[in-house]
Amino acid sequence: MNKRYEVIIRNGLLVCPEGVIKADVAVCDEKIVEIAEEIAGEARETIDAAGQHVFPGITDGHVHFNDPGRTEWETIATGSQALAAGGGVLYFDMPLNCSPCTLDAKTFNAKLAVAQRDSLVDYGFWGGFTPNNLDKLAELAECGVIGFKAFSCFSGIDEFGRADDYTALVGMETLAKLGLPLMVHCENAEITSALTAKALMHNKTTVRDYFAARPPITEIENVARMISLAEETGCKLIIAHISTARAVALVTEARRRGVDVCCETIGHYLILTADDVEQLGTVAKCSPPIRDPKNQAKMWARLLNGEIAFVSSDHSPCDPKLKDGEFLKVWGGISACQTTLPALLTHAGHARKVALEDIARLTAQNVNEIFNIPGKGKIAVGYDGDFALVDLAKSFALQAEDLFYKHQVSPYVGATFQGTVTQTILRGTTVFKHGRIVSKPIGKHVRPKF
Ligand SMILES: NC(=O)N[C@H]1NC(=O)NC1=O
Ligand SMILES: [Zn+2]
Ligand SMILES: [Zn+2]
Repeated sequence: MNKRYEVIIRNGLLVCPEGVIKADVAVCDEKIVEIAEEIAGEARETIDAAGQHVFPGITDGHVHFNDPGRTEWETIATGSQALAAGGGVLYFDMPLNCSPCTLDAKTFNAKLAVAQRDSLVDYGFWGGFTPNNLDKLAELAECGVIGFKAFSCFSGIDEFGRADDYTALVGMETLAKLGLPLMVHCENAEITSALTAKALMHNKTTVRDYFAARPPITEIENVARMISLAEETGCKLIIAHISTARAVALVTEARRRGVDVCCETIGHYLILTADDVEQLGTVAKCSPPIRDPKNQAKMWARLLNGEIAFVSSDHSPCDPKLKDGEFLKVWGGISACQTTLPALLTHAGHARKVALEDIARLTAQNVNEIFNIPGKGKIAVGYDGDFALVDLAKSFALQAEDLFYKHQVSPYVGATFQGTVTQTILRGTTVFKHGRIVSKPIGKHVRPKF
């Protein structure tokens, strides 16, 4: 008798860790149960993926969905839909810019309740790491946070205090014992705040003035400092949204001598340049700022050399009114969680001939391995039935109305991408298909395995 499955995806090109294979894949009870050239048997739902690539659904390690409390900027409902439209099945939400910030069990549970109600796709949470909540790190670990997030410089949110060196040192000692990683936004606070104050005093508020107020050395210096503290304490360290090739080099050197450190970068540091930001305006303002093309070429070289562990979106939207004004003064943050996979398919796969399995590693597999998330991030038997179906032959020019964000703004509006996500499948259920959200929220909380 023929076997019966819940879902079979037939005839697709599966992007597996070992390479791309033409095969069928079957899902039962939310998990991949079989991968074979031709799966005999029937399914409740058969998906014909002929001509399409089947990627593992992507995991975005770094988003700010701002829910609860700043839902006029973004929400878990809209953010998770946008992620799904870009092939995403899982995200790790930052402990700011929601309000209250995620700084203890109570604020964690408030966010969890929203996600349980509204999240289309799966989710994990970052805990906050500030001078005021060092006594809550263990309680957040109990809640199941995937790691902790700290800022070396002003975070943009008054309630989320920056981690001074003392806080970083003693907090890292605690995290080393808890066995959870610390991600740090690395920009030297003293230099960025002094240069910013000086620029403001002289009314220098253009895009170039903003770049000058946050030069590469602020990142490089702070990455070196955080590596020293991690080396001393044994805390696992992840550098957030690394933007300079010199800082990546520091991470690589430290890892080679045995420090438990790695780095994340963001699509926009690989795709946009300082000149683009000048053209685009405040929609492309972020911190650290987007750098020059020479640095970007070196970033690509290091990415392709395996020195950057994963690529996230740092989706950090705001009310568009907050982008209206002088460059130096407006909100820093870019909306991007819907475009990470198409952007990498275009700029890595298409333009630089990066292997598709390497793109899958950078967007799905590595981040789940780093955070010890079981059963997520690759197409393999026993893993969740999470897929992004992609038509690599189909290009599209991003229109504002394609965006599922709360506010339909992005620096990529008008940009052309090579590779269209046609369908996103979360644990066997199609959540996005041909431009539409086709499921109610079914996201589940994921937590690291110890
Ligand atoms: N608070 C916040 O989201 N900040 C983010 N925005 C940005 O551009 N960089 C960040 O760290
Ligand atoms: Zn940051
Ligand atoms: Zn961020």
